[in-house]
Amino acid sequence: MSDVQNKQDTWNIYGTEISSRLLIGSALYPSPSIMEDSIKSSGAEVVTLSLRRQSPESGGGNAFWQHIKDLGMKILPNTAGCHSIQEAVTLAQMSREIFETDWVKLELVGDEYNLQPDPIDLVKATEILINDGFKVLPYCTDDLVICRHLVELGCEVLMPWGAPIGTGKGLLNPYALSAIRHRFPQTTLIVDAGLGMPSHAVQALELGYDAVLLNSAVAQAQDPVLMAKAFKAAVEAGRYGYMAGSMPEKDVANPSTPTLGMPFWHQENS
Ligand SMILES: CC(=O)[C@@H](O)[C@H](O)COP(=O)(O)O
Repeated sequence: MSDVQNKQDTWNIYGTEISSRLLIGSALYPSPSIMEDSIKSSGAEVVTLSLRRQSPESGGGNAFWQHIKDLGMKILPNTAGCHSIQEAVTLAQMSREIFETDWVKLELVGDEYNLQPDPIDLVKATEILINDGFKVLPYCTDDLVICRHLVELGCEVLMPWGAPIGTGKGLLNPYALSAIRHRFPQTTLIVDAGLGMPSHAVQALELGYDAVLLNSAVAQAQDPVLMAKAFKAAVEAGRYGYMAGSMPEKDVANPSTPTLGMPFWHQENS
């Protein structure tokens, strides 16, 4: 029996072993209790949150942060909403103090239209944070060369986008995501953002990605708790599919039922 069936099929974030291949966000839920139930249903072990977005003025602050800590999950602070290197670095440092973790999902908005990460400042901020002792998980575009720069700086995890945040469009460029997977076989790869339906998560895992991170697809579903369950099943299905290995694709139809042994009357009449 393969590891995946034995449930020993883990992956890691900078050496920390993780089983669930779904990472989940903590924003935009209709209520705190739906958030909690959804996160639990998702089976995720890692939850991400932003100090900036979840400030006291927007319903966040100490009580919210404590609520997240009480879930007993691994916390991945993110720098969502930061537009400059200095802003992102300062927020990462504050998050390290508050959540007692050196992990940071580095988000640096480069353009308001599609919230695309600024590839140049992302690389610069990553370097500063790594030199400051952080374990950086950069949210980046699916650009192979930017990914190479990030890996060369020492990133052991990359989080290329599936589609712009909150769009639910799924994997817009499977070719680019697949090229990153092939180019960096040793790097932990997580498709982050833009997923809308469980089939998108299946596709990411089938490409060999280690995990997916999402927020809107669950938080903004008609039934967030049920959608969380659906994504839990989807990452498992995608991973099984990847591990099983696909059949060779063919251009010409190939009958799956052999004609030999057809009933006598059919052979007579054909
Ligand atoms: C929560 C978070 O970190 C988002 O910035 C993330 O990128 C998820 O994006 P979606 O909301 O599109 O899933």
